[in-house]
Amino acid sequence: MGRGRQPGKDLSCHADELSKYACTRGTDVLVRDGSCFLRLLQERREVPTVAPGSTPDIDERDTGRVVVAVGGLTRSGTIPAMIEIRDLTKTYGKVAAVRDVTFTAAPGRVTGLLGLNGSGKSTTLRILLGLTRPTRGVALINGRRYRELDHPVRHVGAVIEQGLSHPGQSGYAHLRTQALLGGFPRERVGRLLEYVGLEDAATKRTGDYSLGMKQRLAVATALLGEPSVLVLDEPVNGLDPPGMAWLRDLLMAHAAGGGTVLISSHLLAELEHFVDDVVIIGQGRILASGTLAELTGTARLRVRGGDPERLAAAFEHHGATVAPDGPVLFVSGLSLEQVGDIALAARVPVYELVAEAQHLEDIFMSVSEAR
Ligand SMILES: Nc1ncnc2c1ncn2[C@@H]1O[C@H](COP(=O)(O)OP(=O)(O)OP(=O)(O)O)[C@@H](O)[C@H]1O
Repeated sequence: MGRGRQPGKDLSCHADELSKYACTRGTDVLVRDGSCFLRLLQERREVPTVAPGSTPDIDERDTGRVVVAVGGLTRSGTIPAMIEIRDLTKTYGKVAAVRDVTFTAAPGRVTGLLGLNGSGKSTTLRILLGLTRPTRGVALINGRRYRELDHPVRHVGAVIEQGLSHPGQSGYAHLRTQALLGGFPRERVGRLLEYVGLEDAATKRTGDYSLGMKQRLAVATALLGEPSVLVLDEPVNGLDPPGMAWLRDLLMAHAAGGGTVLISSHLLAELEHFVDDVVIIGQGRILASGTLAELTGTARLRVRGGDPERLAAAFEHHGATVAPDGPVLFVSGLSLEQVGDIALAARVPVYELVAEAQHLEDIFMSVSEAR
Protein backbone atom coordinates (compact mmCIF):
# COMPACT_ATOMS: atom_id res chain seq x y z
CA MET A 1 0.00 0.00 0.00
CA GLY A 2 1.78 3.13 -1.11
CA ARG A 3 1.34 6.85 -1.07
CA GLY A 4 -0.60 6.70 -4.27
CA ARG A 5 -3.45 4.79 -2.66
CA GLN A 6 -6.58 6.87 -2.99
CA PRO A 7 -9.45 7.19 -0.54
CA GLY A 8 -12.48 5.27 -1.63
CA LYS A 9 -10.53 2.50 -3.30
CA ASP A 10 -10.90 -1.18 -2.49
CA LEU A 11 -9.58 -2.00 0.96
CA SER A 12 -8.77 -5.61 0.28
CA CYS A 13 -5.13 -5.36 1.27
CA HIS A 14 -3.54 -8.04 3.39
CA ALA A 15 -2.99 -7.56 7.10
CA ASP A 16 0.70 -8.20 6.52
CA GLU A 17 0.91 -5.39 4.09
CA LEU A 18 -0.77 -2.97 6.43
CA SER A 19 1.36 -4.08 9.36
CA LYS A 20 4.59 -3.72 7.44
CA TYR A 21 3.51 -0.42 6.01
CA ALA A 22 2.59 1.02 9.37
CA CYS A 23 5.68 -0.38 11.02
CA THR A 24 8.15 0.93 8.50
CA ARG A 25 6.58 4.33 9.03
CA GLY A 26 6.68 3.94 12.80
CA THR A 27 2.95 4.62 12.99
CA ASP A 28 -0.08 3.37 14.81
CA VAL A 29 -3.04 2.30 12.84
CA LEU A 30 -6.30 4.01 13.46
CA VAL A 31 -9.29 1.98 12.43
CA ARG A 32 -12.72 3.54 12.06
CA ASP A 33 -15.74 1.32 12.34
CA GLY A 34 -13.15 -1.28 12.76
CA SER A 35 -14.43 -3.95 15.11
CA CYS A 36 -14.56 -6.51 12.36
CA PHE A 37 -11.58 -5.05 10.59
CA LEU A 38 -9.47 -4.94 13.71
CA ARG A 39 -10.40 -8.46 14.68
CA LEU A 40 -9.45 -9.66 11.28
CA LEU A 41 -6.15 -7.87 11.50
CA GLN A 42 -5.50 -9.47 14.84
CA GLU A 43 -6.34 -12.86 13.51
CA ARG A 44 -4.08 -12.13 10.58
CA ARG A 45 -6.68 -12.87 8.02
CA GLU A 46 -7.33 -10.79 4.96
CA VAL A 47 -8.83 -7.42 5.52
CA PRO A 48 -12.41 -7.73 4.38
CA THR A 49 -13.54 -6.52 1.08
CA VAL A 50 -15.84 -3.81 2.24
CA ALA A 51 -19.56 -4.45 2.31
CA PRO A 52 -21.71 -2.62 -0.24
CA GLY A 53 -22.75 0.80 0.96
CA SER A 54 -19.73 1.44 3.17
CA THR A 55 -16.93 3.49 1.80
CA PRO A 56 -13.42 2.40 2.57
CA ASP A 57 -11.05 5.24 3.00
CA ILE A 58 -7.31 5.10 3.43
CA ASP A 59 -5.85 8.41 4.22
CA GLU A 60 -2.29 9.29 4.95
CA ARG A 61 -1.59 12.48 6.80
CA ASP A 62 1.61 14.41 7.16
CA THR A 63 2.17 12.82 10.53
CA GLY A 64 2.58 9.48 8.81
CA ARG A 65 -0.38 8.12 10.72
CA VAL A 66 -2.47 5.73 8.76
CA VAL A 67 -6.18 6.14 8.96
CA VAL A 68 -8.35 3.36 7.74
CA ALA A 69 -11.99 4.25 7.61
CA VAL A 70 -14.93 2.13 6.68
CA GLY A 71 -17.50 4.76 7.63
CA GLY A 72 -19.45 5.02 10.87
CA LEU A 73 -17.84 4.79 14.29
CA THR A 74 -14.24 5.61 14.92
CA ARG A 75 -12.13 3.05 16.62
CA SER A 76 -8.43 3.03 17.10
CA GLY A 77 -6.17 0.15 17.79
CA THR A 78 -2.73 -1.10 17.25
CA ILE A 79 -1.97 -3.66 14.66
CA PRO A 80 -0.87 -7.13 15.76
CA ALA A 81 2.58 -7.04 17.25
CA MET A 82 5.27 -6.26 14.77
CA ILE A 83 8.96 -6.32 15.59
CA GLU A 84 11.04 -3.67 14.00
CA ILE A 85 14.81 -3.46 14.26
CA ARG A 86 16.06 -0.23 12.75
CA ASP A 87 19.67 0.84 12.16
CA LEU A 88 20.78 -1.09 15.21
CA THR A 89 24.42 -0.83 16.20
CA LYS A 90 26.12 -2.08 19.33
CA THR A 91 29.80 -1.72 19.92
CA TYR A 92 31.90 -3.13 22.73
CA GLY A 93 35.10 -1.14 22.65
CA LYS A 94 36.40 -1.68 19.15
CA VAL A 95 34.17 -4.71 18.50
CA ALA A 96 30.95 -4.04 16.63
CA ALA A 97 28.65 -6.84 17.79
CA VAL A 98 25.93 -5.55 15.46
CA ARG A 99 26.21 -2.85 12.86
CA ASP A 100 23.36 -1.03 11.08
CA VAL A 101 21.01 -3.96 11.42
CA THR A 102 17.53 -3.36 10.03
CA PHE A 103 14.75 -5.89 9.59
CA THR A 104 11.18 -6.60 10.61
CA ALA A 105 9.43 -9.67 11.96
CA ALA A 106 5.77 -9.67 11.03
CA PRO A 107 2.75 -11.12 12.80
CA GLY A 108 1.59 -14.48 11.54
CA ARG A 109 5.08 -15.42 10.46
CA VAL A 110 8.10 -17.17 11.87
CA THR A 111 11.20 -15.11 11.23
CA GLY A 112 14.59 -16.76 11.53
CA LEU A 113 17.63 -14.69 12.51
CA LEU A 114 20.38 -16.93 11.25
CA GLY A 115 24.12 -16.72 11.56
CA LEU A 116 27.23 -18.37 12.88
CA ASN A 117 28.40 -18.12 16.46
CA GLY A 118 29.42 -14.58 17.29
CA SER A 119 27.52 -13.04 14.38
CA GLY A 120 25.41 -10.75 16.59
CA LYS A 121 22.16 -12.68 17.02
CA SER A 122 22.05 -12.65 20.82
CA THR A 123 23.06 -9.02 20.98
CA THR A 124 20.20 -8.09 18.66
CA LEU A 125 17.67 -10.07 20.68
CA ARG A 126 18.98 -8.80 24.00
CA ILE A 127 18.56 -5.22 22.80
CA LEU A 128 15.03 -6.05 21.63
CA LEU A 129 14.24 -7.38 25.11
CA GLY A 130 15.67 -4.35 26.86
CA LEU A 131 18.59 -6.29 28.36
CA THR A 132 21.33 -4.49 26.47
CA ARG A 133 21.43 -0.84 25.54
CA PRO A 134 22.14 -0.15 21.88
CA THR A 135 24.89 2.21 20.84
CA ARG A 136 22.66 3.46 18.04
CA GLY A 137 19.30 2.60 16.50
CA VAL A 138 16.14 1.11 17.92
CA ALA A 139 14.45 -2.23 18.45
CA LEU A 140 10.68 -1.88 18.69
CA ILE A 141 7.68 -4.02 19.42
CA ASN A 142 4.55 -2.44 18.03
CA GLY A 143 6.42 0.82 17.74
CA ARG A 144 7.64 0.80 21.34
CA ARG A 145 10.79 -0.22 23.12
CA TYR A 146 10.36 -3.27 25.36
CA ARG A 147 10.61 -1.17 28.50
CA GLU A 148 7.90 1.16 27.26
CA LEU A 149 5.35 -1.64 26.89
CA ASP A 150 2.62 -1.94 29.51
CA HIS A 151 3.16 -5.24 31.27
CA PRO A 152 5.72 -6.46 28.71
CA VAL A 153 5.45 -10.17 29.60
CA ARG A 154 1.87 -10.10 28.39
CA HIS A 155 3.16 -9.00 24.99
CA VAL A 156 6.48 -10.72 24.68
CA GLY A 157 7.61 -14.17 25.76
CA ALA A 158 11.34 -14.74 25.63
CA VAL A 159 13.55 -17.80 25.67
CA ILE A 160 17.01 -16.39 25.85
CA GLU A 161 19.05 -18.53 28.15
CA GLN A 162 18.69 -21.66 30.16
CA GLY A 163 19.41 -22.00 33.82
CA LEU A 164 16.96 -19.31 34.83
CA SER A 165 15.27 -21.69 37.22
CA HIS A 166 16.77 -22.70 40.54
CA PRO A 167 18.20 -26.23 40.09
CA GLY A 168 16.64 -27.36 43.36
CA GLN A 169 13.17 -26.25 42.31
CA SER A 170 10.76 -28.51 40.48
CA GLY A 171 9.48 -27.50 37.06
CA TYR A 172 6.07 -26.95 38.61
CA ALA A 173 7.43 -24.79 41.43
CA HIS A 174 9.46 -22.72 38.99
CA LEU A 175 6.48 -22.05 36.76
CA ARG A 176 4.22 -21.40 39.73
CA THR A 177 6.65 -18.80 41.06
CA GLN A 178 6.85 -17.12 37.67
CA ALA A 179 3.05 -17.13 37.44
CA LEU A 180 2.79 -15.49 40.86
CA LEU A 181 5.38 -12.87 39.97
CA GLY A 182 3.64 -12.09 36.70
CA GLY A 183 0.14 -12.14 38.18
CA PHE A 184 -1.00 -15.02 35.98
CA PRO A 185 -3.60 -17.57 37.04
CA ARG A 186 -2.37 -20.70 38.76
CA GLU A 187 -4.38 -22.93 36.41
CA ARG A 188 -2.11 -21.99 33.54
CA VAL A 189 0.83 -23.73 35.19
CA GLY A 190 -0.52 -27.27 34.90
CA ARG A 191 -1.90 -26.62 31.43
CA LEU A 192 1.41 -25.24 30.21
CA LEU A 193 3.43 -28.11 31.66
CA GLU A 194 1.15 -30.42 29.74
CA TYR A 195 1.39 -28.29 26.61
CA VAL A 196 5.18 -28.48 26.58
CA GLY A 197 5.20 -32.19 27.42
CA LEU A 198 6.62 -31.90 30.94
CA GLU A 199 3.62 -33.11 32.92
CA ASP A 200 5.41 -36.31 33.97
CA ALA A 201 8.49 -34.35 35.03
CA ALA A 202 6.58 -31.58 36.82
CA THR A 203 7.78 -32.56 40.29
CA LYS A 204 11.35 -33.36 39.28
CA ARG A 205 14.15 -30.94 40.21
CA THR A 206 15.04 -28.78 37.22
CA GLY A 207 18.71 -29.42 38.05
CA ASP A 208 18.06 -32.99 36.91
CA TYR A 209 16.36 -31.91 33.68
CA SER A 210 18.01 -32.68 30.35
CA LEU A 211 18.90 -29.77 28.09
CA GLY A 212 15.80 -30.45 26.02
CA MET A 213 13.57 -30.46 29.13
CA LYS A 214 15.08 -27.16 30.23
CA GLN A 215 14.24 -25.74 26.82
CA ARG A 216 10.66 -26.95 27.19
CA LEU A 217 10.40 -25.34 30.62
CA ALA A 218 11.83 -22.10 29.21
CA VAL A 219 9.19 -22.15 26.47
CA ALA A 220 6.44 -22.78 29.04
CA THR A 221 7.71 -19.83 31.07
CA ALA A 222 7.70 -17.64 27.98
CA LEU A 223 4.08 -18.61 27.26
CA LEU A 224 2.79 -17.78 30.76
CA GLY A 225 1.55 -14.34 29.82
CA GLU A 226 -0.07 -15.58 26.59
CA PRO A 227 2.09 -13.17 24.62
CA SER A 228 1.56 -12.50 20.95
CA VAL A 229 5.31 -12.15 20.40
CA LEU A 230 7.78 -14.97 21.01
CA VAL A 231 11.50 -14.26 20.91
CA LEU A 232 13.76 -17.29 21.14
CA ASP A 233 17.56 -17.30 21.13
CA GLU A 234 18.97 -20.62 19.92
CA PRO A 235 16.08 -22.65 21.32
CA VAL A 236 16.79 -25.73 19.23
CA ASN A 237 20.13 -26.37 20.94
CA GLY A 238 19.89 -29.55 22.93
CA LEU A 239 16.63 -30.70 21.41
CA ASP A 240 16.45 -34.21 20.02
CA PRO A 241 14.50 -34.82 16.77
CA PRO A 242 11.12 -35.27 18.53
CA GLY A 243 11.85 -32.16 20.60
CA MET A 244 12.74 -30.28 17.45
CA ALA A 245 9.49 -31.36 15.78
CA TRP A 246 7.56 -30.33 18.89
CA LEU A 247 9.11 -26.86 18.92
CA ARG A 248 8.59 -26.45 15.20
CA ASP A 249 4.89 -27.32 15.50
CA LEU A 250 4.46 -25.04 18.50
CA LEU A 251 6.04 -22.05 16.80
CA MET A 252 4.20 -22.61 13.55
CA ALA A 253 0.91 -22.87 15.47
CA HIS A 254 1.72 -19.66 17.34
CA ALA A 255 2.31 -17.83 14.07
CA ALA A 256 -0.75 -19.41 12.46
CA GLY A 257 -2.80 -17.98 15.32
CA GLY A 258 -1.56 -14.48 14.47
CA GLY A 259 1.49 -14.40 16.75
CA THR A 260 4.90 -13.06 15.85
CA VAL A 261 7.86 -15.40 16.22
CA LEU A 262 11.49 -14.33 16.03
CA ILE A 263 13.92 -17.19 16.49
CA SER A 264 17.69 -17.15 16.23
CA SER A 265 19.83 -20.10 15.33
CA HIS A 266 23.06 -21.17 13.72
CA LEU A 267 21.37 -24.39 12.57
CA LEU A 268 20.27 -23.27 9.14
CA ALA A 269 19.14 -26.67 7.90
CA GLU A 270 16.83 -27.15 10.91
CA LEU A 271 15.24 -23.75 10.59
CA GLU A 272 14.62 -24.17 6.90
CA HIS A 273 11.76 -26.51 7.75
CA PHE A 274 9.60 -23.88 9.36
CA VAL A 275 10.69 -20.27 8.99
CA ASP A 276 8.67 -18.02 6.70
CA ASP A 277 11.13 -15.15 6.62
CA VAL A 278 14.88 -15.22 6.91
CA VAL A 279 17.45 -12.69 8.05
CA ILE A 280 21.03 -13.86 7.59
CA ILE A 281 23.55 -12.06 9.76
CA GLY A 282 27.33 -12.31 9.62
CA GLN A 283 29.91 -10.37 11.62
CA GLY A 284 27.19 -8.10 12.90
CA ARG A 285 25.80 -7.16 9.50
CA ILE A 286 22.76 -8.29 7.57
CA LEU A 287 24.00 -10.36 4.65
CA ALA A 288 20.64 -11.25 3.14
CA SER A 289 16.97 -11.14 4.02
CA GLY A 290 13.65 -12.04 2.48
CA THR A 291 11.04 -14.73 2.52
CA LEU A 292 12.34 -18.27 2.54
CA ALA A 293 10.80 -18.75 -0.89
CA GLU A 294 12.53 -15.64 -2.24
CA LEU A 295 15.91 -16.69 -0.92
CA THR A 296 15.83 -20.35 -1.79
CA GLY A 297 13.55 -20.18 -4.80
CA THR A 298 16.16 -19.11 -7.29
CA ALA A 299 17.43 -22.34 -8.67
CA ARG A 300 21.05 -22.79 -9.44
CA LEU A 301 22.05 -25.11 -12.21
CA ARG A 302 24.15 -28.18 -11.79
CA VAL A 303 26.19 -28.70 -14.93
CA ARG A 304 28.56 -31.55 -15.74
CA GLY A 305 30.33 -31.28 -19.05
CA GLY A 306 33.33 -32.44 -21.02
CA ASP A 307 35.67 -29.57 -20.17
CA PRO A 308 34.66 -27.90 -16.86
CA GLU A 309 37.27 -25.15 -17.05
CA ARG A 310 36.31 -24.08 -20.52
CA LEU A 311 32.63 -24.28 -19.67
CA ALA A 312 33.12 -22.21 -16.51
CA ALA A 313 34.98 -19.53 -18.45
CA ALA A 314 32.22 -19.42 -21.07
CA PHE A 315 29.48 -19.09 -18.44
CA GLU A 316 31.38 -16.39 -16.58
CA HIS A 317 31.89 -14.56 -19.83
CA HIS A 318 28.08 -14.36 -20.00
CA GLY A 319 27.83 -12.90 -16.51
CA ALA A 320 27.11 -16.08 -14.55
CA THR A 321 28.51 -16.94 -11.13
CA VAL A 322 30.16 -20.34 -11.24
CA ALA A 323 31.11 -22.53 -8.28
CA PRO A 324 33.11 -25.59 -9.36
CA ASP A 325 32.89 -28.79 -7.35
CA GLY A 326 35.18 -31.34 -9.00
CA PRO A 327 33.81 -32.06 -12.47
CA VAL A 328 30.50 -30.38 -11.58
CA LEU A 329 29.79 -26.67 -11.97
CA PHE A 330 27.07 -24.87 -9.98
CA VAL A 331 25.92 -21.99 -12.13
CA SER A 332 23.77 -19.05 -11.02
CA GLY A 333 22.47 -16.27 -13.21
CA LEU A 334 21.71 -18.24 -16.38
CA SER A 335 18.66 -20.15 -17.59
CA LEU A 336 18.80 -23.80 -18.61
CA GLU A 337 18.45 -22.75 -22.23
CA GLN A 338 21.28 -20.22 -21.97
CA VAL A 339 23.57 -22.83 -20.45
CA GLY A 340 22.77 -25.26 -23.27
CA ASP A 341 23.34 -22.60 -25.94
CA ILE A 342 26.59 -21.35 -24.40
CA ALA A 343 27.95 -24.90 -24.08
CA LEU A 344 27.04 -25.58 -27.70
CA ALA A 345 28.72 -22.39 -28.87
CA ALA A 346 31.81 -23.32 -26.83
CA ARG A 347 31.68 -26.78 -28.41
CA VAL A 348 31.78 -28.53 -25.04
CA PRO A 349 29.48 -31.53 -24.57
CA VAL A 350 27.11 -31.40 -21.58
CA TYR A 351 26.35 -34.68 -19.81
CA GLU A 352 24.20 -33.40 -16.99
CA LEU A 353 22.11 -30.24 -16.64
CA VAL A 354 19.77 -29.96 -13.61
CA ALA A 355 18.04 -27.01 -11.91
CA GLU A 356 18.48 -27.39 -8.15
CA ALA A 357 16.58 -25.49 -5.49
CA GLN A 358 19.01 -23.86 -3.08
CA HIS A 359 19.10 -24.52 0.62
CA LEU A 360 19.68 -21.91 3.27
CA GLU A 361 23.18 -23.24 3.82
CA ASP A 362 24.00 -22.64 0.15
CA ILE A 363 22.62 -19.13 0.36
CA PHE A 364 24.56 -18.54 3.54
CA MET A 365 27.82 -19.71 1.98
CA SER A 366 27.34 -17.63 -1.13
CA VAL A 367 26.43 -14.40 0.72
CA SER A 368 29.28 -14.93 3.20
CA GLU A 369 31.79 -15.48 0.41
CA ALA A 370 30.52 -12.46 -1.49
CA ARG A 371 31.52 -10.20 1.46
N1 LIG B 1 29.11 -8.12 26.68
C1 LIG B 1 29.98 -8.21 25.67
N2 LIG B 1 31.19 -7.67 25.76
C2 LIG B 1 32.08 -7.72 24.74
N3 LIG B 1 31.84 -8.32 23.57
C3 LIG B 1 30.64 -8.89 23.41
C4 LIG B 1 29.65 -8.87 24.45
N4 LIG B 1 28.53 -9.50 23.98
C5 LIG B 1 28.83 -9.90 22.73
N5 LIG B 1 30.07 -9.54 22.39
C6 LIG B 1 30.73 -9.80 21.10
O1 LIG B 1 29.85 -9.41 20.08
C7 LIG B 1 29.88 -10.34 19.01
C8 LIG B 1 28.50 -10.89 18.76
O2 LIG B 1 28.12 -11.69 19.86
P1 LIG B 1 26.66 -12.35 20.00
O3 LIG B 1 26.64 -13.09 21.28
O4 LIG B 1 25.64 -11.33 19.76
O5 LIG B 1 26.67 -13.36 18.77
P2 LIG B 1 25.75 -14.62 18.50
O6 LIG B 1 25.50 -14.62 17.03
O7 LIG B 1 24.58 -14.62 19.39
O8 LIG B 1 26.70 -15.82 18.83
P3 LIG B 1 26.44 -17.14 19.72
O9 LIG B 1 25.56 -18.00 18.90
O10 LIG B 1 27.80 -17.69 19.89
O11 LIG B 1 25.81 -16.67 21.01
C9 LIG B 1 30.90 -11.40 19.40
O12 LIG B 1 32.13 -11.06 18.82
C10 LIG B 1 30.96 -11.29 20.89
O13 LIG B 1 32.21 -11.68 21.36
